[in-house]
This record gives sequence, structure tokens and C-alpha cells, in this order.
Amino acid sequence: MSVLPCDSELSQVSTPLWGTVVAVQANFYQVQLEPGLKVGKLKGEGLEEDVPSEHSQPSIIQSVTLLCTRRTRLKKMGQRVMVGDRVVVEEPDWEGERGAIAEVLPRKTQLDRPPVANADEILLVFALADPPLDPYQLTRFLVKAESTGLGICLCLNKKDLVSDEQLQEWTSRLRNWGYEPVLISVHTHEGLEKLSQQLNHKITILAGPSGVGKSSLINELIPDVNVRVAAVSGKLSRGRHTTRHVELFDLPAGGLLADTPGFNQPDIDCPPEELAQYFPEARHRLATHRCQFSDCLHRDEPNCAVRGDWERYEYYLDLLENAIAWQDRLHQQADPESTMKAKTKGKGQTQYEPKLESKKYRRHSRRSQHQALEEVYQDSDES
Ligand SMILES: Nc1nc2c(ncn2[C@@H]2O[C@H](COP(=O)(O)OP(=O)(O)OP(=O)(O)O)[C@@H](O)[C@H]2O)c(=O)[nH]1
Ligand SMILES: [Zn+2]
Repeated sequence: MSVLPCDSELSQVSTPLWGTVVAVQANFYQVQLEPGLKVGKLKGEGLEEDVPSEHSQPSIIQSVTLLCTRRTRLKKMGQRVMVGDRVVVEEPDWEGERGAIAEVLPRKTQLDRPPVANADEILLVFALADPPLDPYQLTRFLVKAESTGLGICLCLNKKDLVSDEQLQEWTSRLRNWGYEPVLISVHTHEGLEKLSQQLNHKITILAGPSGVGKSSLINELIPDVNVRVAAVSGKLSRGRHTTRHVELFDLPAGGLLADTPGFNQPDIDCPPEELAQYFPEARHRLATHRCQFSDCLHRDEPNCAVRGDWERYEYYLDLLENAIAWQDRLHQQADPESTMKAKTKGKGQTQYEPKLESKKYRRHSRRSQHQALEEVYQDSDES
């Protein structure tokens, strides 16, 4: 802990203290205080105990983390405290490194999976090779990232494993999708400086499939963290059961990075009519042209502005089925009888039978239904 005397800023002596929640463990919150002022002197550094008086010296305290509880009042209000929350801390116990969260500031953004408040950006990491870059999987991740409304930084790692031609091909292909990838190699350090600049002073959520080098990248960006790295083959991916545990790491140049295994298998759980907005190619088309029908799903409707020969249109159609399946499931959960029709049997008994699926969303492939089921199981597994 560094303590810098600073007489000139006496007027700013800070109670309450402000901080950012960097980790949540049961009912405890690690709050990293913003560099600020404290009246008094620190024990254990040859200084006497904290006794505020007119002779007390104010000190700037940098990078102090306090283990905090949440004030009962917040609990009663049902105020949730999330990683990334900006909070007011009261009653700091400097020696015991404890405190109490008295207030949560309004959130700029909020993600529920993973649970992170105030994130600015998603850093989506894929590898150019080993594992091979799969455009469909990349699209799923991109759509999921787009649906959060946060900024997206697409980063392609393992540049050292591919030829210049392949790099060129991927770059121009992704530009056509609407993305400008940052090409890096954690092994050779290429591109890392540019990437670090991109992350400065932001809360960034790291996402990407297993084996692409996320842990290696964290270790490189934050040298004292030491996140486990393993060979691609024979390694269990970081388990789903840690999904809800999110921690923010301090980036040396300012900014926080959240490592979130929970993003490894993105489900497409958005309303079908929103999906096109998550494809930059479709977004651009809709910015200049209109479909004939305002509720067009851009499949086979006449005079559709989105349908066309852009590369990912087939992926759009596929993910649309996922989104429709998700919405059907949601309707079913909300009102189980809505997908059943009543049939009167003899003796006045009523029995429910499944209705045909609603007209508008009738085209389900076996594949999307199968995926939907998998997702249901995943969800129940996690809760
Ligand atoms: N050739 C090459 N290999 C890399 C590079 N970055 C990481 N790797 C290797 O890729 C493998 C996987 O790296 P990890 O950092 O564990 O990948 P991860 O994304 O954290 O994987 P999960 O923990 O499963 O999510 C390791 O063997 C790394 O040494 C790179 O730039 N070039
Ligand atoms: Zn359309």
C-alpha cells in the first residue's frame, strides 16, 4: 500500500469513500477504493493509530481493497451489489481492511450473464488456428456480444500460426461482416500494445471459446495474476459451475478486465425480430432500406431489404430459428397452457393436447429444437 502525504488537498478529505466492487463472494464484496484521501496515519508503518485531530495528516491511499458487507438497509431494499458496481463505503477499518457498502450508484450498463455492472466493452478473443477459426461459432459469439449493447473489440490470437495470406483473407472477410479485428500473438507479443491501449480506462469483459489463449492473454496483460494455462488438447474447459463467479482484474495502465467462463457457450436468447440488428450487415441494409412489412423476419417475405447474398445470411437464418425456439420456450414457461388446446372427452372431462405451433414462427428445424433442449438443461444445471 503506498501512502503519499498531500497537505494541499486537505479540503477533499473523503468520507464517504468511493470504490468499485471487484469480486463478490457470498455476502462479502471486495471493493477497490479509488485513490483518495484519508485522515490519519497508518498503523504498522511506524505511525500511531488513526485519531482524527487538527494535527492529523491527510494521506492519499492508492489501490486499497476492503472486504465489505452490505448495509442492512440495502439488503432490505433488495439492492443487489454486482461486480463492477460503483459504491460508497462507510466505516472503513483500515487495519482490518474492512468496510460497509452504504450506497450503490446507478449503473451505466448491466449484464446478468455474466453478472457485471458498468462494463463498457466485450473483448472477444478467437484463435486464427489451433483451434481452427470457425465462422459459425464466431458469429454466435458476435451476435451474443452485440445483443448486450456493449462495444465489441474482436481480437484474433495465434497470428504466429498462420500465413500472411490467411491473415489478409480473414481481415477482409471480417471487414465485410462489419468488424475490424485486432490481430495478436500472445506468444510473440505482436499486437499486444495496441490491444492494451484499447482496454485503457474501461471495464472490459473477456469472452471467447476454450483454447484460444484467453488465460495466456490475461497473464500477459496482467503479469502478477497467474491464471492457469494449459495445452488445447486434454484440458477441461473452465467449468460451467464457476460461471457466476466473476472477478475484475486490474489492468496496469488503468481499467478492469473480467474473465468470464460463462460466455463459452452462447445461447441465442433474443426476440426473433431483434436478431437482424445484431448483424452489422443487416443493420446497414436496414439503415437505408425498409422491408415491406414492419414485422419482417427477413426470411421469405416479399420486398425484404435484408435478404440477400451477404456471406452470413445463412447464419442469420439458422440463428433466427434458435431465437424463435427460445421465444416459444419462454411463452410456454409463462403460460404452459397456451401451447395446449383443450379437448373435451366423454363425460365432460377436459384434456389438454399440444396445439400446433403458432403460424408465424412455424419453421423449426430438428437442430434448433435439439439446441433449445440443451440450453434448458444447461440453465437448470447452472442455477
Ligand atoms: N501458437 C500460439 N499458441 C498460443 C498463443 N496464445 C496461447 N497459445 C496456446 O494456446 C493454448 C491455450 O491457451 P489458454 O490461454 O489456456 O486458452 P484459454 O482461452 O484460456 O482456454 P480455456 O481456459 O480453456 O478457456 C496454450 O497451449 C497456449 O500456450 C499464441 O499466440 N500462439
Ligand atoms: Zn425483411
